[in-house]
Amino acid sequence: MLPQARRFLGARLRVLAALGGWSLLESAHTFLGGYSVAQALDRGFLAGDTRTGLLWLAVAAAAVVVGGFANQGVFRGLAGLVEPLRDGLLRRVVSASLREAVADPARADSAVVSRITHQTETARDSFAGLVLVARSFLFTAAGALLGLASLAPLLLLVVGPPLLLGLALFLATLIPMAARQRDYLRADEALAEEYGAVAGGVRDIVACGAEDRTAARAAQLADAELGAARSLARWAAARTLSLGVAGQLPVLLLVFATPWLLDRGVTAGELLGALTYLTQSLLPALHTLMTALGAAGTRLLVILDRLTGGHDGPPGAETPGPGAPGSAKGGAAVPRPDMASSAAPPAPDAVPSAAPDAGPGGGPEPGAPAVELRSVTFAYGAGAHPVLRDLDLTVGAGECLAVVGPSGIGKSTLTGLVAGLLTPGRGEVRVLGRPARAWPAGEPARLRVLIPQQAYVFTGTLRENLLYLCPGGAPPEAVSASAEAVGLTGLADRLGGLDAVVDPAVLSQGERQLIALARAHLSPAPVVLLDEATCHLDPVAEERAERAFAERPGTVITVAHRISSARRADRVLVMDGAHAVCGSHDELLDRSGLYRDLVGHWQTVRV
Ligand SMILES: Nc1ncnc2c1ncn2[C@@H]1O[C@H](COP(=O)(O)OP(=O)(O)OP(=O)(O)O)[C@@H](O)[C@H]1O
Repeated sequence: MLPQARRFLGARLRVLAALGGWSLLESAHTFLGGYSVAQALDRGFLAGDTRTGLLWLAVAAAAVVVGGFANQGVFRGLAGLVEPLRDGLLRRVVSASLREAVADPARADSAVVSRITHQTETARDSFAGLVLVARSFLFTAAGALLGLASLAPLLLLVVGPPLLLGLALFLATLIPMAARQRDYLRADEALAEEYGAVAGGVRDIVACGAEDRTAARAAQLADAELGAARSLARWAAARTLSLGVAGQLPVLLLVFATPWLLDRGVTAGELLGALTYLTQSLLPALHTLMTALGAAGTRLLVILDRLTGGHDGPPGAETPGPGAPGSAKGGAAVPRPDMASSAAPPAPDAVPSAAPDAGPGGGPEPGAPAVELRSVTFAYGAGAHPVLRDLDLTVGAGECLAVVGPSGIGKSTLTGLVAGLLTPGRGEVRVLGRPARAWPAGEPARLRVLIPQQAYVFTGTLRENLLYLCPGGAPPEAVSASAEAVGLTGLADRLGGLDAVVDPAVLSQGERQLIALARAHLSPAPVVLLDEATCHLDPVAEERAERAFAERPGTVITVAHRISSARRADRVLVMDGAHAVCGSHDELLDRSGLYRDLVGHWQTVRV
């Protein structure tokens, strides 16, 4: 870090020289401030010469104007120092992040956002503040001490020791404060990275029932950041003590020592001049120095250390997040493996079957229907018209139910309720004998799979996509069998096999649906909900996929897109808003006018 700082400053000697020149002027302003007040009193007002007193006060006033002028110059010089620092840091961080991203595209480092925005800006501001106050303190202290010495050297004996003691105390707090600052930044980055992961993976989190776990993890990181901030604040309080010793104690000592100083020939004007130096120049300069060095200084050290890669690895190496989510083309987010393993379903052998209970308080109820709705009423808002009203439905284990009805009647809402994504306003939805929303976090994912119309495919190999709902893995034969069953093999061959990387952006909607269907087929969930999940497949491909699910052990509820789907199902649920009718295809042709209309429409358009 030091050689880099030397190089940086060495390349800007002219800027430094200009800053030094303006600062000398500031020093003269400090010197004149106390000195002219002392002269105004001793030679002017106390000696009965008001004109001289006023003249010296005019000198003090002129010194203030000179000080303001000098300040202006300092700010101009400062920009020439801090802007190149920020630009250099930004270049460095962006280059390093791009290099990492090109080398390992899967490892998206979302903490880089914090570095590019928050941290480089903080570094620039901290550096500017630091240069400003460190320089100001040095030149102000030089001017004030020179002034005290020229007024009466005895004054230095009273003011010097507490000043030095306070400065020493302050220096002792710098290292612990830097450590606390580092802790704080780490906590901040970890939190930023977690929020990035959560934002990119909201759909996965909800689909896997991992909301509680995700919220708990985010809360834990937020607490860690809070703890780090508190610890930093405690050290800031310790620093205030050193400010008291260095800044306030000299004033008190000066007041106490006044009789002693007067006995030794120090005049009233010199005492007032000394007080002016202390209260008008040294104390404010000390205060800003300590605030800046203690906060901005330590912050700058830590940030520079991190931005320039001087910490335990290159930027980003500390929080590698092997699966940090990256937004895949096509809008799908890649889930973090740790998130997936916690939230997605466990290994197939851990999947509850309909028979034995999985344990106290969890698992399906033996012999219970796969899905049961009891007088379910649901509306999308307190005053909204209910989409479902007093709906009763029982779907047995292993049954295949097709759901049909006009557009907007509530078919997707029904699948959302069964999946536990929606809560009924009245009534109850039970899956495998237990309330759909009452399963412990993570459980729903291993009980049911919901495939919506917009199939979800992420950048990764085809195999990773298929295994997404089997975090415990599945034998290669099972993966191939599911791919074959739903008719994915042709696409897999075209893509280069199951281990070929899939780019969702170049797949057709039907191809994406085939991948999602194979994933659901492979999943261990005993209840599968297909919400128009085959709508982009041609009729032959759709029939093949639906037959694959009919042969798969478990229950299937399909929101049907074509008459053929309804014909193949064991039963059909016709939704018409006021009441729903359930029965076989032939029964419904007799009993339901709406069903007859729908069948007639489907046959007319020949979809
Ligand atoms: N998130 C929501 N907020 C408010 N209203 C909603 C929401 N989702 C759906 N709806 C409304 O609820 C009703 C049922 O919608 P739903 O998507 O369940 O119907 P659908 O039968 O699946 O329709 P389609 O066949 O067109 O997909 C519609 O009137 C719809 O506008």
